[in-house]
Amino acid sequence: KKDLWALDNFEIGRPLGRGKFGNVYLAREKSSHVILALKVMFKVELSRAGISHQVQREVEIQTHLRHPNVLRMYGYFHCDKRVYLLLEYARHGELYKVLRSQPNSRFTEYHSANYIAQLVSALKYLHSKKVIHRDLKPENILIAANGQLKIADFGWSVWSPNERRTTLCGTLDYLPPEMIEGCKYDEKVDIWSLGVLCYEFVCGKPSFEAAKKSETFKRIARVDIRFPQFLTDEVIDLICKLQEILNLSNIRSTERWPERLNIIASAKESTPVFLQPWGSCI
Ligand SMILES: CC[C@@H](NC(=O)c1cc2[nH]nc(NC(=O)c3ccc(N4CCN(C)CC4)cc3)c2s1)c1ccccc1
Repeated sequence: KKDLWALDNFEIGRPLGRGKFGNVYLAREKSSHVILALKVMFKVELSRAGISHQVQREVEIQTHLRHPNVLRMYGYFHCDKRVYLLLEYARHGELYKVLRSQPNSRFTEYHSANYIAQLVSALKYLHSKKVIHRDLKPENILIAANGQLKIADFGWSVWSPNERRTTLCGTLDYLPPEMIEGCKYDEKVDIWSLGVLCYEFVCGKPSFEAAKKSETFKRIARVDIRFPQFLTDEVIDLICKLQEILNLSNIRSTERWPERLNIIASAKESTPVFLQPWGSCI
């Protein structure tokens, strides 16, 4: 395990992804020929946006995580202008592009069940380490060999419990009420996002999508979720249970937590939730 890496240890390939604060390139380590992804960020942009502490936390968290559905970070190095993160290469790219390329931009329930099960496994691991991802969305999930999902981009992750200090940017779609209302929250925010992801896998759009941010905000706060008729009762039941976890604020106690995860694991056998005529869950 080498501690001090430098740019000339690597041959840089094509750009893999472009983000607000940096780009990711295909790279190969010269002596071992290991293929990886090199994420390059400019220090001045990070400090200008006041997120240098987030990158330090991203490195601190992700370098210590070891799980088949969490993208590995092998290490990092920096020079005067840039920070470089050495990341695992996921050869099938970004989940959201595969999702959008499906007919009606959605997966079958069978396909979705496999993906959700992998994400549950990753979240159980992260939460056992008291890590909250906080930014779970299709853009942050990659697909590696043999259809293995990898949760990536821990730039917004924190140690649980936590109170958000940095202003939110990007889509609100996947955030639970307590995060958009800016109060205390814990790892259950990731389970809320998982519910939105599950909805998006089987419906082709996130649960609370609206034309304007203010509309999305209202729909999230009211948990104003509606289900298309083509969904089975089982997947509706699972999504409702993923969203209700954060709604019944009385279950702050963590001992209910393992039971909740069992619900997710056994969603198939559960009794279908009784739907209101307009299709939302009670
Ligand atoms: C998750 C977002 C984050 N990304 C990473 O950290 C990323 C880490 C990481 N490891 N491997 C990746 N692989 C790819 O990005 C990739 C993309 C397309 C591919 N294909 C195109 C379609 N073709 C049919 C198959 C091959 C294959 C691999 C990425 S992205 C990020 C953050 C900031 C700035 C840019 C990117």
